[in-house]
Amino acid sequence: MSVAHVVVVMGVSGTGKTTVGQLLAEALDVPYAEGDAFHPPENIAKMSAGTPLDDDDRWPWLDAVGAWAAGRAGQGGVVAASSLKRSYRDRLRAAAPDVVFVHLAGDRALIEERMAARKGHFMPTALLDSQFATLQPLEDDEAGVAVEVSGSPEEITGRAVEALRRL
Ligand SMILES: Nc1ncnc2c1ncn2[C@@H]1O[C@H](COP(=O)(O)OP(=O)(O)O)[C@@H](O)[C@H]1O
Ligand SMILES: O=C(O)[C@H](O)[C@@H](O)[C@H](O)[C@H](O)COP(=O)(O)O
Repeated sequence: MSVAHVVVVMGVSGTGKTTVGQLLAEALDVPYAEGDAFHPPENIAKMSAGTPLDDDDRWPWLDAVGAWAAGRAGQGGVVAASSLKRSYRDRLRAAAPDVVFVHLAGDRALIEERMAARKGHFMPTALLDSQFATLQPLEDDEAGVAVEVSGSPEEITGRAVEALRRL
């Protein structure tokens, strides 16, 4: 992969997308965008109230993420966006064909522990079951890599950089 590609850091809530996404953007020297900032306020209200989003809630959000990625085409960027289903990633690729995905994947107990320790975030830990139930990992024909989330953010970022280099 060249740094001109846009990297979408995907995975369930609490898996480290924001933390690793920011470090990855620094390592690649490209801009970072926070996917949560693209949610319409109704989506944030819904998740805050403990109700999972459905597909119709997610399309406008994915279109906003896709528009950002399309705007960075040829220049590179990193955006953190859960992109849980294949159809969501297809939607992003339709907007920005050269995106590559980094799936931050890990043990549910570890992710729940990190999510529970996180302060000042709207997403309730109770939604983690639905996040895992919705998750469809990358398929063989999708440009991207899976990276394991044990260890420090710096270690995970290093793994992601290495895996992307081999793409
Ligand atoms: N490798 C890590 N080791 C320990 N804590 C982490 C690690 N990565 C993320 N965290 C913490 O776990 C919580 C969830 O991480 P975050 O980046 O917000 O995940 P996401 O964006 O996927 O929801 C945050 O409080 C973050 O500081
Ligand atoms: O599609 C979704 O259900 C949301 O995008 C969700 O996956 C995301 O995780 C939340 O926006 C919480 O944000 P964090 O992932 O940063 O916890």
